[in-house]
Amino acid sequence: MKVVVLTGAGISAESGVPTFRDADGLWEGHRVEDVATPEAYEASPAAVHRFYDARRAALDAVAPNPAHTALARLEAALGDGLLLVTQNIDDLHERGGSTRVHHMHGELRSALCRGCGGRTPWTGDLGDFPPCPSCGVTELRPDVVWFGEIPYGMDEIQDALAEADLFVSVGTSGAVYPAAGFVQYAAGYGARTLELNLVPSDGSHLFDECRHGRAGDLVPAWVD
Ligand SMILES: CC(C)NC(=O)[C@H](Cc1c[nH]c2ccccc12)NC(=O)[C@H](CCCC/N=C(/NCCC(=O)O)S[C@H]1O[C@H](COP(=O)(O)OP(=O)(O)OC[C@H]2O[C@@H](n3cnc4c(N)ncnc43)[C@H](O)[C@@H]2O)[C@@H](O)[C@H]1O)NC(=O)OCc1ccccc1
Repeated sequence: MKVVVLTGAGISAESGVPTFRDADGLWEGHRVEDVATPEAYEASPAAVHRFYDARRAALDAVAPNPAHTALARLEAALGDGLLLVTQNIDDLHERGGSTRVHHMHGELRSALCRGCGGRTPWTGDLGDFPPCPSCGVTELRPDVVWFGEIPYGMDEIQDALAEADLFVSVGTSGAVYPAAGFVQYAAGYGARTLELNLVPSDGSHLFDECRHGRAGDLVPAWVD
């Protein structure tokens, strides 16, 4: 059985990580263009670092929830038969026990050097422009994929979608591409498709089956 699971901000909502589009979502405070684009970084690296440094620091105060731990059990059961792809840049899947998590939009706890291209695990701030541990240049940026940038590992994802028997989407509004196009891609290769989300998403009509409710209830019920 080959399964691809895609997760979004909704799977971390019950852990206390704000989602993007919900009323008190992150974007409310900041216009997307102002914080999550290469142009914004060029214009004001300090402002962008403030945004990501705050989100990185907030990770210390949250913990995985039953949806994360259920997907770790699914990984144990399916082994290589599961590809877990997340749009989230938090580390709650790993802290929930998943060992193979494909962060297509990057990770908060990683820094990317614009000088040498090296990646470094990072837990503190980047706003004080620390030197890159490998090349010493003070050009470390958040290792996240901004709007207009190409997501990480699209080839591996597309290969897995093409071979999938089942595609499951958890806690995502289906508003951001290319992730929002995965359901059609997988269905095009014959996969069954299932949406687990609090409310109908922008792409609900594209799924064979939709179950609406909290991920903390729906995912364990589906996995176990
Ligand atoms: C706004 C949108 C229209 N714009 C885009 O999609 C753009 C442009 C674009 C490209 N193709 C298009 C086609 C059409 C239109 C536009 C485009 N896309 C890009 O720029 C992408 C790059 C996009 C990545 C940007 N970076 C992020 N994040 C990292 C940074 C950061 O985090 O700061 S995106 C970011 O926003 C998205 C937020 O969506 P969700 O995670 O779904 O969160 P949201 O709040 O919206 O929804 C939460 C859902 O959960 C539900 N929920 C809430 N609580 C619970 C609960 N308790 N249980 C269950 N569900 C729950 C809610 O009801 C809700 O439905 C995530 O992807 C997240 O990672 N790059 C690219 O296309 O490059 C070229 C390319 C592509 C392919 C191949 C080659 C080249």
